[in-house]
Amino acid sequence: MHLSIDLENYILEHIEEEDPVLAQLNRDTHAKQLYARMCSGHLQGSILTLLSKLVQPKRVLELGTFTGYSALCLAKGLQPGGVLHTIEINDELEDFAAHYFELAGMQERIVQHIGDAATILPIFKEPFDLIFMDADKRSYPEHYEMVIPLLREGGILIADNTLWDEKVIDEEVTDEQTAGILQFNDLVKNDERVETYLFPVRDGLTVLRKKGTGLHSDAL
Ligand SMILES: C[S@@+](CC[C@H](N)C(=O)[O-])C[C@H]1O[C@@H](n2cnc3c(N)ncnc32)[C@H](O)[C@@H]1O
Repeated sequence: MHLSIDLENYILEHIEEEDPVLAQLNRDTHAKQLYARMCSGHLQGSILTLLSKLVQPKRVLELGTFTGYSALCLAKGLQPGGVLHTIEINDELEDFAAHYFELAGMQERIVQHIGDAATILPIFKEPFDLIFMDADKRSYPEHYEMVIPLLREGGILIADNTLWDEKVIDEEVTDEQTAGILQFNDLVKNDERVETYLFPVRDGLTVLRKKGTGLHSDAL
């Protein structure tokens, strides 16, 4: 969602400071990569870190590494011995992200997979506590159906860009990426397996919980 620069600066002044390695990664991404605005950045990255620290995951899965900013934010909440798997289709980004995982001392805890998420996902057999979906938008419905069985009961799935530059409410927009987001938003809303909220943060952040844990009651 569009925030004025003043409001964005006010928020930035009132949240945790950006980690120096993340700040360097953000700058380097903007200096050297095309489509640098895909990088989560500090405003959204802080939310990912906070959610991850609340979940305290042992296993995290990310679809769409790009330069590694969100992976590092999510990895901050890992339990000791925990691991984050991140999938990226563009092999030219592998070394760039790996360099920052090493600078952050996270190289042992972040496992990079290069390839199409739909091809790689079947290798995972153990459940994840936290999943972040941020790969290509037209594949969101397919990716969702593939990852939801991998999310443990009570686990959290976060999906980025679910307001898609406000195109979700523009009836004249008919491209495949918007169609993917619209289908995903309807899918999760009607999926009995999960409870969902769509936060108007940045480009829209869906946060959903898979029902069924004994810890919390799903019935009133
Ligand atoms: C929005 S960017 C990810 C940004 C990153 N998560 C962050 O917040 O800093 C999306 C990334 O997904 C990758 N991608 C697109 N389609 C993919 C697919 N089918 N499988 C794996 N990665 C994909 C793109 O190459 C791109 O780097």
